[in-house]
Amino acid sequence: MDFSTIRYALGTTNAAKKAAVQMATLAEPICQSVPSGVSGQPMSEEETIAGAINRAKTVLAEVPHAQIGLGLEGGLMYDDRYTHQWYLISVCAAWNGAELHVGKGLSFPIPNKAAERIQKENIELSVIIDEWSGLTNSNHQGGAYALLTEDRIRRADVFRDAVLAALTPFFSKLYE
Ligand SMILES: O=P(O)(O)OP(=O)(O)OP(=O)(O)OC[C@H]1O[C@@H](n2cnc3c(O)ncnc32)[C@H](O)[C@@H]1O
Repeated sequence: MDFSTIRYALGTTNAAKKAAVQMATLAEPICQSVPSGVSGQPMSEEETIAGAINRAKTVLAEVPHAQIGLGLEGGLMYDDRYTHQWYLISVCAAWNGAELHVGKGLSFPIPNKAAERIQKENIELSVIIDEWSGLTNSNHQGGAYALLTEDRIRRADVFRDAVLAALTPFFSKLYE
């Protein structure tokens, strides 16, 4: 499979997300910021997926010379069944105007106190990760994943896997 032959439009200019698409496809995406249509801080898997899909569809409509629109969305979800724990999830939606696929990257537990502050203070995760790490714009860099794993996993790595998962059905004959 050669992912690099396609022109991609990516619905953000976020550096970590752009790097993820570059790593996954070996192509240079056309980056354009578009609204996610969901809250700035999605608090469920459903909302996170919806944001990714909205971005993918909007950016393909706005960049008509692209062939696939990519929407990358980060969000939080709570597992109220087994672990009573909040998780950070990273989702990619891919849309070619006819077919939609969604890939989900690593889901990673985040300290519940972060999610509690997000709700109580009405702030976004990046504010807390910036505060804890001493960085600015941590969400354009290694992100929460890098802080929590002491740089073993970075945000771009997680989105790279989500992008590969969303794109593979377009390229592999095994899905026909
Ligand atoms: O520029 P865009 O593409 O909007 O990217 P974003 O990082 O601001 O926005 P997302 O919609 O992907 O994520 C929702 C919120 O969660 C934050 N977030 C998600 N993953 C994060 C991470 O790994 N580290 C820090 N903040 C993160 C993010 O900064 C937002 O405030």
